Amino acid sequence: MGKPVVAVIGRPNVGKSTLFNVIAGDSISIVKDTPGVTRDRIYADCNWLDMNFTLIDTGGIEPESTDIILSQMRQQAQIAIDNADVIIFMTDVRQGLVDADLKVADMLRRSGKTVVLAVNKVDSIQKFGNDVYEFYNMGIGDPMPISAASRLGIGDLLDAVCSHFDKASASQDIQDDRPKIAIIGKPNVGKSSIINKLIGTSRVIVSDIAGTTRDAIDTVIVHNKKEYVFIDTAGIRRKSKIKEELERYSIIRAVTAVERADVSILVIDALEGVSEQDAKIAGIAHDRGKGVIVAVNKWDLVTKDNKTMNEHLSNLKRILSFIPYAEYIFISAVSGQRLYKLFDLIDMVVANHALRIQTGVLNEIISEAVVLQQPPSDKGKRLKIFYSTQAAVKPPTFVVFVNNKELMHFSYVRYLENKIREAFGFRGVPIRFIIRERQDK
Ligand SMILES: Nc1nc2c(ncn2[C@@H]2O[C@H](COP(=O)(O)OP(=O)(O)OP(=O)(O)O)[C@@H](O)[C@H]2O)c(=O)[nH]1
Ligand SMILES: Nc1nc2c(ncn2[C@@H]2O[C@H](COP(=O)(O)OP(=O)(O)OP(=O)(O)O)[C@@H](O)[C@H]2O)c(=O)[nH]1
Repeated sequence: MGKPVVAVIGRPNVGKSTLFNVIAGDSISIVKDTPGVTRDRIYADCNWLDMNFTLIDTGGIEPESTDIILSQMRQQAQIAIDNADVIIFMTDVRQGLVDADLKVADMLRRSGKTVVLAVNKVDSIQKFGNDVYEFYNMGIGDPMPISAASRLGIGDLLDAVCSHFDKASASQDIQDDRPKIAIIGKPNVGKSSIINKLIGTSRVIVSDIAGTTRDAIDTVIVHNKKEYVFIDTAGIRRKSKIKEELERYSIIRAVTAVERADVSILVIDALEGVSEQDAKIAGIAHDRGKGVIVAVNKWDLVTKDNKTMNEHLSNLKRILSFIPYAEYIFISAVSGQRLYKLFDLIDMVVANHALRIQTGVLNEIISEAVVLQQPPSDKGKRLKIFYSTQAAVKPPTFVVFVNNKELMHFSYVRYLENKIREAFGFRGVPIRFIIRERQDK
């Protein structure tokens, strides 16, 4: 099951960015070599002690008038309720407790979500300690005094946050081998239409895994007597009016939904082609080692001749060149064209994601590859590959033991990857390599 998701919410200027940076440290970036993925502060992969979690920032609030702040805070809180396992509600001891905090606290209480209440800017307990008590009035538990700027109380805060993870993951421990699919993509590409069309003609059953709140927003669709779990489909249907917010929301959704999925279906609008936002979202699935299917939707709107599909395909592949393994399908949610082929693709990609290659066969393929193309050398020293083994699935991860790591070029890893793909396929899924050094024998 996926990593827990923690969301930070709170009024403007309470110190959310500061806290985010303290917790996330340098890990705010998405993988650096993924083009089109900029460093922005929407989410970060974090860890505390031996716990890994995803921290999300539900977005800034424009401090215009109190009315607007309240409605934006509600929206922020709703995003957190929909997506997070634990919410850090941040307040500011110097601004004190304000009405909007109380209203949002009510909303959180009703949602039943786990909330950790942080009171920031308590730079000195002596000076501000007493002012913290008033935050008990929010009725969402013990306020924890912190100072994000001087890094005080952060450990206790994270301990409190992580103490809630066990319960969440324990209830998810139930063995569930149904394929899990996240439908992701920027606003308006047709995500809801696809899910609605699939729901409309298939049998839908209510998720039978009790426990986590997020299961309630998954949709189980039965196709050919087999169950498929479409993750976080409620998030798809949620609409917002503000464009920036929509885009931010589609990233937050992608990060949280992809985390729990085996395969992501990246939906692209056939008429618009691939935008930077699409590439960003694709990067999220790639980053997390999930299978990727690119579904080019609204294919009914494209005027076509017999070359059109290939032209589109090569264009898309060029722009999404950092996920060369992705599978493509051209569909229409409106006419239903090829929509059922999606299930075959999902089956294939899910199987590949969990595919395990026997060590003997793997080493044969690598030895052959080494014979066909000599490994690189540097200053008279040549790379030697001793042995390889598949260490993990989901995604398939190969450990390659070599004499000297420095000699293993990126391009040679790519070459080995291609050879492995030629032999075993792995269509639709990323492959990872871990290069290890071992003394020559
Ligand atoms: N004294 C004090 N100031 C702090 C602390 N944490 C943050 N600040 C200051 O509070 C101000 C707001 O901090 P940000 O982290 O930008 O707050 P934010 O909640 O992200 O604000 P928005 O982006 O407007 O939502 C900055 O000037 C910070 O330096 C703290 O622990 N103590
Ligand atoms: N012609 C055509 N229109 C489509 C197709 N799929 C979706 N649309 C239309 O595109 C618009 C957006 O579709 P939605 O399903 O709401 O898109 P979405 O990706 O869920 O949008 P957000 O909820 O904003 O993220 C709607 O007007 C749909 O009717 C398609 O295959 N063909």
